[in-house]
Parts: sequence; C-alpha cells; structure tokens
Amino acid sequence: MTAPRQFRLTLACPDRLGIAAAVAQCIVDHGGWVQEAHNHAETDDPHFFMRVAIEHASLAPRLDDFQRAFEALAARFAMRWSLADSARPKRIVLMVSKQAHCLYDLLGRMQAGELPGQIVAVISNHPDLRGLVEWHGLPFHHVPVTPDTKPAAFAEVERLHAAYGAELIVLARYMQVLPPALCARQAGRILNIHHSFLPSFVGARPYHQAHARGVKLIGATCHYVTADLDEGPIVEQDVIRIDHADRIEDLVRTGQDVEKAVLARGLRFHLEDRVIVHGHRTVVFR
Ligand SMILES: Nc1nc2c(c(=O)[nH]1)N[C@@H](CN(C=O)c1ccc(C(=O)N[C@@H](CCC(=O)O)C(=O)O)cc1)CN2
Repeated sequence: MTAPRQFRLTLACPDRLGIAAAVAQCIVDHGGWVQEAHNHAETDDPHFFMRVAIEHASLAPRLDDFQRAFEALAARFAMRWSLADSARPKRIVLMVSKQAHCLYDLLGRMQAGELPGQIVAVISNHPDLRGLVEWHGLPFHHVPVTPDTKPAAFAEVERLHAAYGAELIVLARYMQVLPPALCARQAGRILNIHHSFLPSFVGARPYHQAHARGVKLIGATCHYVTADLDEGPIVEQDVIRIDHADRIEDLVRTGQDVEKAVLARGLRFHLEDRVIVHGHRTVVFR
C-alpha cells in the first residue's frame, strides 16, 4: 500500500502568538487538507517549529498561489520554511569505506522499496565494495584518499555529487574526515552513522574505547556532519546492553545491528522532512 502523495511543509521562526493559526489559515485559504500536523515551542530560546503534511491533490491546483501567500506570511514571522512533494524522492549519494553492513542494509531497503529516497550512486575510498554496488545496478566510484590527494579527492566527490544532482550524502561507515568547505556547502544535507552513543567515544575506534572503559551499554548515533568530527546535530540514537564477557569483536558484531537500525530510522526522518535543525540541536517530528 503506497503512502498517500502529500506536501510536507516545515517551518521554524522566533516564537510569538498566532503562528499556528496563521499557517493553518493560509493552508485552508488554498483548499489544503491537513493529514498530519506537529509543532513544538522551544521555551529556553523562544522558537517555534512546525511540520504539516497536506494532501497533495487538495493543494496542487492552487500551489503557486499558496507559495506566494506563504512567502508573505513567512516574511511577517521571520520564518525559514520548506515545502516538499512526497512523490519526488530525494537523490542520495552513499559513501562507504570497507565495512559493508550499513551499505548492505540500505541497498536492501532500497531494493524492497522501503527507502523513501533514491540512491543514485556510491562513492568509496576503497575498491572492495564495487561488486556489491554494481550487482544492485548502481554506479560505483572509487575515490582513494591519502593525505596528499585529499583536496583533489574531495573535489572529485563534489563533482560527482553535482553530476548526480544529489540532495543528500549518507556516510554509511565512511572512514575519512570530510573537509570543512564541503561540510559548510552541504550543511544539513550530509548524514553520518557514528558507531557509539555520542558524545561518548568520538573518533575511528569507539568500540575499542568502550571496551577499555568497561561500559555496560553501547550504541550508535545518526547525526548531521559538520567540520567538527562527530559533533554535528543528532537526529537519532539507540543503545544495547553488553557485559563483562563481551570481547571487542562481540561489541563490533552487536553494535552493527544498532548502527543499521539507527541509520535507517535517521535517514527516514530526514527523507520524510521530519527533521528541523536548530543551531546545534534538532527537532524531530517522528
Ligand atoms: N567532517 C566530518 N567528517 C566525517 C565525520 C564528521 O563527523 N565530520 N564523521 C566521520 C565518521 N567517523 C565516525 O563516525 C569517523 C571516521 C574517521 C575518523 C578518522 O579518524 N579517520 C582517520 C583515518 C582513518 C582510516 O583511514 O581508517 C583520518 O581521517 O585521519 C574518525 C571518525 C566521517 N567523516
């Protein structure tokens, strides 16, 4: 059963009286039929966040009028907003190094029609996973990264990103640090799966750190990528219990299942326009 086609309106602005009423009125004035609505008022730093799912057929006939009217409303409330069509899946470039578990999972979800987005290509700094990707009928690009070649390598990544018309990069266990300029140009459009329950154990070897520390819970974190390693706004997290008998390889095996589930959930929230970034934090209308 395919999900009903809808527009997803998301917005954020300084909080004040009448925002929700004005938004609802603008939708009704243009025949919009609301199917789902969430809002959140941040009290510490007074800000208002809203996501409204509108039946596509109800608004489509007057879409241009609605967008003009909403632009005027947005100016009145100093709002940042976006309107997405659920029938136009976002184009995704996956990046991976050698570990395949998250790539396998996302390719499987794509194959099963579960992923509300379109994977258009895979980029890796190793050749190892070419066969798996091409078996799924997707283009694979091997872009090696060494300290000397890093600037040219990421220039090639950005060229491919533009060539595929990508709207999202997903780091599915990509083990190279992205340069600040790329992070800035694609702010809010790069997701990473980090194999720890952040802010604990940043870096490339969190399972080793977790084992050494003797923690009883390990986890994974899906976050937007910024120039500051593993510091980006968090979209989704989860944990799983371990114990004294677990060796590092047991943590890696157990953790992989959490990584796959957290990345799939975080990616779906982004693809369904359920995430609004606010400074260093996110509002997620699950
Ligand atoms: N600008 C950013 N780039 C990346 C981030 C990020 O948050 N900001 N996350 C990483 C993923 N990651 C952990 O989740 C991670 C990957 C790699 C390293 C690291 O230290 N890499 C070494 C090389 C390691 C190797 O070759 O195996 C390095 O780049 O020198 C830390 C954390 C993806 N990129």
